[in-house]
Amino acid sequence: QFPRACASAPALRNGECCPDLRPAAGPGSDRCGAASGRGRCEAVMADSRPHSAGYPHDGRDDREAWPLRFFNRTCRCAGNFAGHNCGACRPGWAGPGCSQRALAVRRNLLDLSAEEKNHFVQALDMAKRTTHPQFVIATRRSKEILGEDGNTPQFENISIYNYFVWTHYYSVKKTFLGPGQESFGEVDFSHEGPAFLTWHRYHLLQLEKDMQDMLQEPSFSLPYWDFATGKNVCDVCTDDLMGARNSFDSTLISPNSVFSQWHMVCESLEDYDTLGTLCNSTEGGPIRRNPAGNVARPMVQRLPAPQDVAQCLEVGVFDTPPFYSNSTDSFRNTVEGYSDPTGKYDPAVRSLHNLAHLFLNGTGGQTHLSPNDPIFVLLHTFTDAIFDEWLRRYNADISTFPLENAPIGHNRQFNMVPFWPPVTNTEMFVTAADNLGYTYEVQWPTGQNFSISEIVTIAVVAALLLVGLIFLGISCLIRARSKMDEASQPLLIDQYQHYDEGYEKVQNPNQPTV
Ligand SMILES: O=C1C=c2cc(C(=O)O)[nH]c2=CC1=O
Repeated sequence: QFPRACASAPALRNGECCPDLRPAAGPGSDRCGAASGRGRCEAVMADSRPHSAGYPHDGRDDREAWPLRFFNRTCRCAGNFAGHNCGACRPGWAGPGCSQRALAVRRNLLDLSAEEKNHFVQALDMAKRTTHPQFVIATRRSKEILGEDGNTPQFENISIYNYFVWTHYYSVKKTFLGPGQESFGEVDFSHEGPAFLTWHRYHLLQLEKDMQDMLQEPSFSLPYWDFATGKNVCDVCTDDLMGARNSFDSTLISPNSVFSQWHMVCESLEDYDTLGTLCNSTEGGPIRRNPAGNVARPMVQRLPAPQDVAQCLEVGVFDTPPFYSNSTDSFRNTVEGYSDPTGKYDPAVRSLHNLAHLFLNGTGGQTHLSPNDPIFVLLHTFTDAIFDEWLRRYNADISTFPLENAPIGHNRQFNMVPFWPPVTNTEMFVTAADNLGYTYEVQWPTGQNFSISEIVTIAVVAALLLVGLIFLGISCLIRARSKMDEASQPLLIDQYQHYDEGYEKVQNPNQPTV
């Protein structure tokens, strides 16, 4: 959430997070890379438009008007420069002057070569074990951020992958209302509202950039899991990919996968919510996953089908009032999975993204914990690919992304919590290839897409029809032929008779016939 350089008592007291690009030049002499014209330290712009009435606790949560509870000045970078000290490039740009175009191609994980698959798995594992080079996480709310003595900032180092988990947790956590009071849970800065797609898009972009830097491989890209094949099996749950099922405990990952060794962060929700603390970097239990194993809820024992994706892409309006999980005819609520795939809201339905989460039936199905399972990355790249296709088809029509009165965190110009430097929903509402430096290699299903069983049925019916037509043709021919025969038989006799008669007549026309 915050750069390590800003997790200090003076920076927090001044409310200023404008780190030097070249600290060696002397403290404060190259803030935001100003010496090389890369950026300047400026006032933070934070959305102050009203949110919906669903959040009645204004003033009680650090995430309101993000990030003003912590900092009101930050780096504003010029041109294609970006990052907490303007030392990086905007997505889609590379090179020392950030003047070269860059494009990463996100591909289907199953289409990668064995070597590429292994590289991805190893890269995730490295991210799980590598301390984040720039960011640290707060372990206390802003009121207590300087510790009991008022001079000890309450931040911790965290690994690159666990940072990805923590940011998701922080966006969905409850609002602490005070000791002994129940925390308020009807709040979510990244789900059940218009920001769902933009928030998760930035979340992935951050991880991809962190992994590119970690690997020193600017073209590294996150693959996706096409969870809508209609096959109803986790086809990426194999030991060379996300890990097969453990044969001794069906809710665990096989010991042949590195992910069986992964331990979760942010497990102790009840403690954080009663004590008013935050998740820290301490790891706990293993990832749990039991795909299609929720016998109590048969509806979530299946995965979406290709037609579901085709149908949701027909919903042309981005979002609809009340801009929540009960919106109907909303593309966002449909792909998020609270509506049926045609866009009709139905409280009993779980589709697309939500259905894929719930199908995993374990860590990946619990919002506060789900990114601990690395399938989360793949599930969300596919969801983002659907969003990108929608942006392409409908010319990124943002007119129905509300400027105000959306659930808190979901107004169009709100800075997405808890990303740093501040980034609005609008900035992620753009086609990825032209604006964000990545693209997807996907063959989108059309409305006419059929499953294998449907293709077999259609082929059998077509074959029967053809055989029927051939029989009909043959019987018509036979009947026509026999009619011709019937008609020609008496004619011939007649003809002979007449011929004979005629012959006689011709021979002696005046002679009476005998
Ligand atoms: O991690 C998540 C888990 C989810 C469960 C549902 C649901 O519909 O019940 N939705 C989820 C979203 C997540 O992001």
